[in-house]
Formats: sequence, structure tokens, C-alpha cells
Amino acid sequence: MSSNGGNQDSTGGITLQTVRDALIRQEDTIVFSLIERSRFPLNHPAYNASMASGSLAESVIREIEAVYAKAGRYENPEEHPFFPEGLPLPATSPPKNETFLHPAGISININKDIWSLYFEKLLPLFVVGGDDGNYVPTAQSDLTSLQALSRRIHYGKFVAEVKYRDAPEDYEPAIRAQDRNALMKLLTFESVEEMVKKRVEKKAMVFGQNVTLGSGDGNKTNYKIDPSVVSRVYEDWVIPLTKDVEVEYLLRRLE
Ligand SMILES: O=C(O)C(=O)C[C@]1(C(=O)O)C=C[C@@H](O)C=C1
Repeated sequence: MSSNGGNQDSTGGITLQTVRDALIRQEDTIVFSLIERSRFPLNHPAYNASMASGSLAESVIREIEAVYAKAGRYENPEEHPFFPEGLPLPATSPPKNETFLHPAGISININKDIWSLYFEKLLPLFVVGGDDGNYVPTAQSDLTSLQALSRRIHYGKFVAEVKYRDAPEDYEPAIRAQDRNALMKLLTFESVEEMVKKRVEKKAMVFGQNVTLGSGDGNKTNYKIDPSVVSRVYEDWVIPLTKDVEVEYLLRRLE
């Protein structure tokens, strides 16, 4: 819980409200990162797998992740690499903090799905077509967005752990039966999802409005990315994938 101001010990202080607050704070990072990415056109050659070792985006991100791995970034249970295979070990061993999460769920990593979804479905929704040749800054911007989305989606582990600890008697029968549908039902709060979708749409309006000093065009509101697209990104992918992580985590909660 380090990135959002909640440095807790193994159990202390983490509640459904604090994990939801962390998700709300992460919305800011996601919305800003998508706005920043929209500065560049699609720049398809950056992620078209035409290079021997995959796309330019992939090779840049692999190198950056290797540096991060050496620095110990992925020792934090909130961080998940996109290319975990063959990463170097941390140069110095970080202090071993006891984690809040159940050990069997820590290794869940759905970044491969997030990666293909991001490039195939999400980018074309809010980025204009075209090619301005800025491939490396584009790849860097993609990584920032991907990490923000990945952190939020994998945060489902923390949400699931809190929900389980709050009511183990509700979750245990479904976990023992390995019943995904029952778990999905138990962890779903539709009214919360509605609020999330509305709030991210509003954030996209506030953070992405074009600011001018002239008084003449005050009623011509113009956003850097379409706020309804941000809401849709949450509705169609961010929330469902967070819930998938929650279910996967809970299925392993009694191992
Ligand atoms: O806040 C929760 O309870 C969550 O599990 C997070 C979340 C979300 O992804 O925003 C997912 C499932 C719930 O239905 C509501 C919201």
C-alpha cells in the first residue's frame, strides 16, 4: 500500500475504506496518464512487432523493467512487471516486510492480458491515428499508462483480502467449492461501480479541460480526451479485470 500513502504493517489500519481510498487516488494517476498519452498519435510502428525482439515498445519496456528489477521494484506486492521472464535479481535485498496479502495470491499477474487489451482495444479509443515518429516518448508514455492500469487492477488482491477478512464465513463455502460465480456475486457492489464510473468521467473533464484566458470562448468546452471514453474504459475493462483478480485471489485464499 506504499504508493498511496498507506504504509501499513502486516494487518494494521487496512480497511475496505482505505483500499477504496487508494483506488480513488489511483484514478488520478490513470486519468492523467491517458491524457498524457493522447499527446501522441497512435504511432503504430512503436508497438508493431516487426523488430526481431518484438516491438520497439516491448524492447524499451523490457530494458526499463530490468533496471527496475535490479532496484527492487518488483519486491513490492503492488508492482507487477509486464515481462517477468528472466528479470535480474534485486542488487540489494530489500527489508523483508510481512505482507498483508495471503502468500498463495501474491504471484497472480494478468499483465499479459492488460498489455494486449491496452494496445488492441484501449489506445484506439482515445488516441488519434497517425505517426509523428516520436516512438520512444510514446513507448515511455505507454509504460506509464500500463503501469498505472496494472497497479489498479492488481490492487484487487488487497480489496479481496480485506473483504475476506471482514467476512470469512461468507466467502469460505464459495472458496471451498471453487465457485467463481458465487465469489463474483459476493464481491460485487454495483452502486460503488456506478460511483467509480461517474467520478472518473468527471476527473477526465476537470483534469483534461483545455484552459484558456480568453473570455469569448468560455462556453466552448473542449477536453483533451473524451470523458465518456474514460468511463467506458473503467466499465468495460478496469473494473471487470479488478474483479477477475479479486476472484483469482479468493480462489487461492485457503491454500
Ligand atoms: O470497491 C470495491 O468493493 C471493489 O471491489 C472495487 C470495484 C472496482 O473495481 O472499482 C470492484 C468491484 C465492486 O463491485 C466495486 C468496485
